[in-house]
This record gives sequence, C-alpha cells and structure tokens, in this order.
Amino acid sequence: MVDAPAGAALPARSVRSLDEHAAAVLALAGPLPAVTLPLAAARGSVLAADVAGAVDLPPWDSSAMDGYAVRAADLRPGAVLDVVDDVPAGDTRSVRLPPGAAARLMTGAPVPDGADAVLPVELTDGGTARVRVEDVVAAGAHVRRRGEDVRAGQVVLRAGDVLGAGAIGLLAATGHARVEVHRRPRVAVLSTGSELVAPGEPLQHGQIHESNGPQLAAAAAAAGAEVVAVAVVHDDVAVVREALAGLAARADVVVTTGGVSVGAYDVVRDALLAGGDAQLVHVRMQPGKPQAVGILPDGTPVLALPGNPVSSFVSFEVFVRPLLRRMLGARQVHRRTLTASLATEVRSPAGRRQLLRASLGWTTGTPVATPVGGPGSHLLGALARADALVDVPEDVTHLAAGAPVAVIDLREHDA
Ligand SMILES: Nc1nc2c(c(=O)[nH]1)N[C@H]1C(S)=C(S)[C@@H](COP(=O)(O)OP(=O)(O)OC[C@H]3O[C@@H](n4cnc5c(N)ncnc54)[C@H](O)[C@@H]3O)O[C@H]1N2
Ligand code: MOO
Repeated sequence: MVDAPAGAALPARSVRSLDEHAAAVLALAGPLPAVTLPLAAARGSVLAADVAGAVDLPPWDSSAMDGYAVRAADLRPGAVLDVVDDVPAGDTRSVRLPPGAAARLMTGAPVPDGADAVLPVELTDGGTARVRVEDVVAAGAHVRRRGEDVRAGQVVLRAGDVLGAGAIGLLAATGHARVEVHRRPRVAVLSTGSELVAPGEPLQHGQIHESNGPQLAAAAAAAGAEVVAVAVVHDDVAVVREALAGLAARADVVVTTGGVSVGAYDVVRDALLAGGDAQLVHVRMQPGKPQAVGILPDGTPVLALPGNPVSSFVSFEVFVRPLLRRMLGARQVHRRTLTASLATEVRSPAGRRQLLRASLGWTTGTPVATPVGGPGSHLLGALARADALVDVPEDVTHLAAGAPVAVIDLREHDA
C-alpha cells in the first residue's frame, strides 16, 4: 500500500484546440542536420539537398528491342542485309554500321553509329549471317536516345523529397552511391504506471500489460524515427525525473504516456512541473484531452501523452508524428485526409473535436468510413482494425449515417 500524496490545488492548464496544440508542438523542433548515407540505408529518409543526375539516362543510344540495328532507308519487305556484327548488352565497343548492313543486338545494347532504327527480330527471319526483312520500321523506331529520360546535371530530386523505392532506383541509375539526408529523429518512449507489467508476465488483480510503449515505439518507427529506448517506470516523481533525464541524454524527443491528468499519482505532470519548462494543456478533443509539452533541463523536447491506450495512439498521430516528420525534413508533415461517407450514425461530445477510429472501405469508388470500437479511450479490441480517424468538429454533436465526413488516412507508412 502506497501512501497517498497530500491533496494540493491542481496546477493550471492552458485550454487549446487540437490545431493550436499541434502548432505549439510543431514549433518545438525543426529539421535535423544533414548526414550522408549509403543508398541501402536511405529508404524513408528525406533529402537535405537537391540532387542532380551525374550521367545522362540512358547514357548512350540504346535498343528497346531484341533485333537488328539498321538504317531505316535500307528496309524493304523481302530485302536481305548482311549481319556484320553482334552487340549484346554490356558490349563496350564503339561499333559503326556500314550502309546496307545490319548488326544483331539485344535489348539494352548500344545502338551502333550510323544505325537509326532497331528492327525487332519478329519482323525478320532471325538470320545470323544474313537477315531477311519481312516488315519495315521507320527511322527512330525502338531506339532510346541518350539523355531522353534524364540529362546529366538536371535536378532529379529535390530537398524535402521522401526517398521511396522509386527515388532510390533513380539515384542509383543517375550514379549516386550515397545521398545527403536529414538525420532521423531518435525517440525515447517512457511508460509510467505502477499497474504496468511486461507482456508475457502473469497479471495479478489490479495489473495490466504495458501496451502503450510497444504501440508508440511501433508508431514512431513507422513514422521514420529511430527508437532508442522503451522504458517503463512506476508512479514515483523522483524516478520519473531521473528516467526523463537519462532518456533525454540519448534522444532528440522523449514521448511519455500516462500520469498527465488530474489524479493524485499523475507523476509525469508533477515531474515536468518540478523541473525544466513545461506546460499542462487541456486540449478540446476526444480522446486526448490531458496533454503536456515541455523542454527538459538539457533542452530535449518532451511530449507527455495521456495513458489511455486509444488516447495515446490518437495523440501520437496528431501531435507526435507531425513533429517527427518535420524533424526528418519532410515537406508534408500531416497525414492525407479525404472525404468519406459515414457508414453508421455518430454522436460526439459538444465542445470536443472527436477523432473516431474507423475502417475505410470503398463502395463503387466512394470511400466509406465505418467506425470501429466505440468512443471509449480504453477500447483496444478494435484498434488494430482502424486505418482511419473520422474527424468530427468541436461544434458537431451528431452525424447521420451517410453524412460526408473528413477522414485522416492512416494507411501510409513512411519508414
Ligand atoms: N477526474 C478526472 N479524471 C480523469 C480526467 C479528468 O479530466 N478528470 N481525464 C480522463 C482522461 S480524458 C484521460 S485520457 C485519462 C488520462 O490520464 P493519465 O494520462 O493520467 O493516464 P493514467 O491515469 O496514467 O492512465 C489512464 C489509463 O490508461 C492505462 N495505461 C496507462 N499507461 C498505460 C500503458 N503504458 N499501457 C497500457 N495502459 C496504460 C491506465 O492503466 C489507466 O487505465 O484520465 C482520465 N481521468
Ligand atoms: O480525452 Mo481522454 O483522452 O477521453 O481518453
């Protein structure tokens, strides 16, 4: 049995809208400095500088077909041409094609000087010493011109672009083995609560499995962050303060969960107020009402999210993720939104913007959002099925089935 702390006047809280609080959180940090990474380590990172192609693409005139390099003017159905050369892909010779002749070549092989078209093998008898032309092609046919895709020196990707598979392919093709990107933010997660027991351990009455830490770590990694620690501490202000200081030394951002509300043991609140520069906030949203933000004594930003699992999930989405995306250097830090038709009616508390977990589907091309799991912020059962958040404005208390609603699309993963 723990002695209850003496009752004290509750500390003051700023009351903010979701957008006001999100803006305050975003102001805590900017893009992190640039680092140079090998391409294999750069997927999901964001370019810190424009990148220009180092070579033309294609680097030389190249064949788009297996067939014969020819001069189009020599082609007539029934004509027979001497095959004077054989040019596979990877042939580094400079070959010149004399008039009236053909050179056998393969897709991706350099087109000989003097040739102006590629005659696909299907339009010939396939001969190797002499080839009979069965149908003709025009000048330029099936020749990929040097530089027609990308010119050397041309900017191919811009600072702020997120490196997906296509961008990595483009960088490799244009000659880049390494690339300058913003460093990924290092995130430390701290779960607080004397009731928390590691998953896999048996539960006693009054205990629950610690789920917010793994959940937030997964969300941070999916947002492109490097998760450096997931720590759990019991409800003790001194222990929380020590843990915060230790985690801050290793991280660019510390994210905590639990202990931020108005309870007698809300220790994150008390630890933050006891040192550094912190603000308690009451955000006009559901879930996610109690929040705190601050700067720890060493200058590291800390975001304190509520402990209810759905509240911490939603708070991460609308507050933490945009900050991480900004630190990563992304131009677009917010999720995509779309308008969907609501599958079932929804009620919402007056004066609180509700973000309701939902599953997205399509009916003949129209997005449909089906709320899952109910509004309670303890309801984890359906969280895994939610791939969208229905965004109900503060002043709306009822939406009928079929109503158009704004939806935050959670399906994209960045890392
Ligand atoms: N008198 C009032 N009580 C509460 C208010 C209020 O305004 N007045 N606000 C409620 C709202 S809204 C929320 S949200 C919660 C948030 O409180 P805390 O951030 O202090 O969170 P805790 O009390 O520590 O925990 C809440 C709930 O979540 C469970 N939890 C906490 N951490 C974890 C974890 N890591 N993994 C899984 N589950 C966790 C915890 O056991 C509690 O059940 O406050 C309301 N109360
Ligand atoms: O606002 Mo709380 O975050 O309802 O669960």
